[in-house]
Amino acid sequence: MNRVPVWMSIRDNLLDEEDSFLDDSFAVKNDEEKVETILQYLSEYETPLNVDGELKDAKKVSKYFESARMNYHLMSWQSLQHIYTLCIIYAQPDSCDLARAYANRSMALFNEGLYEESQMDIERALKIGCSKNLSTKLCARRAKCRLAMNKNSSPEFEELDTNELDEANEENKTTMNSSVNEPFEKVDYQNFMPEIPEDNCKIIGASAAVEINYSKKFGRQVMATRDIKAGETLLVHKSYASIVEPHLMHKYCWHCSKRVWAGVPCHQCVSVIYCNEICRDEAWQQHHDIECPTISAMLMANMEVVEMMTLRITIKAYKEAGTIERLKELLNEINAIQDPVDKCLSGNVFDCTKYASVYSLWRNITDEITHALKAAIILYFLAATTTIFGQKFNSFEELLNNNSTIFMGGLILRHVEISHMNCVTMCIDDDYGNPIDRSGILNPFISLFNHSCDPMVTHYVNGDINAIISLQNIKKGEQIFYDYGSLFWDKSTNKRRNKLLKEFGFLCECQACLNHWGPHSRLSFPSHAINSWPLDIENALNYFRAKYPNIISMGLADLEDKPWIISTTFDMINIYEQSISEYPTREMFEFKALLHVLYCSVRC
Ligand SMILES: C[S@@+](CC[C@H](N)C(=O)[O-])C[C@H]1O[C@@H](n2cnc3c(N)ncnc32)[C@H](O)[C@@H]1O
Repeated sequence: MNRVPVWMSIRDNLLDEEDSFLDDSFAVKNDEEKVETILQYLSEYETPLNVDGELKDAKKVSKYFESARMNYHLMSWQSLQHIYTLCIIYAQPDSCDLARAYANRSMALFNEGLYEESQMDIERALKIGCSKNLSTKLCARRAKCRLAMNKNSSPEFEELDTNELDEANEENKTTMNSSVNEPFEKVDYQNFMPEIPEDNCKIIGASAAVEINYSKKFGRQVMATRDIKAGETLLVHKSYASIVEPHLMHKYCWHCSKRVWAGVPCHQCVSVIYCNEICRDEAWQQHHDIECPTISAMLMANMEVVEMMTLRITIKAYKEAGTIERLKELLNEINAIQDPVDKCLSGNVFDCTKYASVYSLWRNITDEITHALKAAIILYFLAATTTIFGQKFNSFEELLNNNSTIFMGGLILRHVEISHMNCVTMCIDDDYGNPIDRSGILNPFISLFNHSCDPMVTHYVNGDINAIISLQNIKKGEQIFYDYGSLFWDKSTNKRRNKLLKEFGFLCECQACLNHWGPHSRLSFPSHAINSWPLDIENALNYFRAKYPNIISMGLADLEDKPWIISTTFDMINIYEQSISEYPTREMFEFKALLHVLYCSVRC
């Protein structure tokens, strides 16, 4: 299948175009003018884009049921679960097909040991309504799920709901006591999510140990208001937006980005899936009511995570304001604020869920033409599939003759550039244990940290919740640096600086770059090994050394060991740092590299 995003082929034509739409004046145009210029090109040279996304489709449902039936004995339970999920996604709401698909998926989930999820699907099928025969089977399966889940605490078959047993037929009753699989152990990544830190009355979700201020050299920056110890939690907060990669949209929740086993579909589109009805309703209320047809069209055009993030920011901004006129007023209010820190506050507080925290984020201006083209295309998809401009638009030309669309086009361009600068990619492991992109997330507070190739904090994400944790002791009044994916122990200074310049458009002035730290220099760092550790640390170290012979294998440590390794490493850093007078040292670099590997290998 051709996966080239639509903007890419249009850009090639645009750059080949001899009538120069892109003369020297392009760079000095404002956002609205840039998008207008691109729209002019599109209206002259390109045909309107297809906006018909995929719809619910009973024929597809039949096809998937048939394929499951034909290959039933050849397919794993997981593959069957996936194929019934497709039936669920394409079935009409409340239809017999939907009830049947939930019922069938409950069987696959049951056999995978996912009893809670199996029960959820059984309830959904029963609520829609099934034949007497199927209901009977489902009630029996539900009783078995309960038995499997309560096996340890109440193994007695008699303790099950007698009504359910009555409903089950004789055959089912006899199989009720037969052995069931052990429940499938889902990894609880919540174990790695630290406690919410003490309240910071200016920054929601942050520890009072941090504040935002401004310097000429770095712009806004995050500072320590007191001494911070290694391992302290500086932030636990939701993302403003979290966007699942297109190829995982049927496996990860479109609202909270968590792995989904018994997902529920959108009532309208076939693009996304949710953990449950709560996530679906919240998403609908917060953004999906508008974005639903636009996302479907964008997927057909192979648009990617940054572009969908752009759409999400635009829709959330619009919904927060209520109307386009009110959104203009809101932006005028923000633009009138001179102080760069006050600019991002809402009612005197930094609140990552509010648009004010996003609007003035740093923009990536490394490729203005592509960004303006993306903005024009996203504007087109939005205007052609929704009525937020009062009507649906069918051509690029119509967009040019409307003040509201041009205003939104300019704002969308800002959001494209904000997304390119601030959207952080989260990974998961594929079936072979290799990291693949799962989603892009935007957390405006995290975006205020400046970069260092020797970062002082690490970022852990579970679903759409972010935690920022200090990797070292930080002194009161010091600036706290995060990493934008460029670490001194991985690459030479030149390579790091070039990467950051190319991706984000700035020349890195972090301590590691200014002092030319790189893999070649790390061995020359002084060493101050501590000869004896407190007994509990010594014991933990002996256990780790025996079980995991090197740093890489510790990164891949068993999940139950990881929290322990992490907390022991933080304890060691805190003891170690009291005994050294210079920075960096070889041990400090090794501690940080280990923590980095450990947190990066907790995939969620
Ligand atoms: C995501 S923003 C960080 C917050 C920003 N300082 C602000 O005022 O919103 C990234 C921008 O901060 C500046 N910056 C971040 N880290 C830097 C570094 N190590 N060296 C120089 N500039 C840096 C660059 O201008 C970069 O484009």
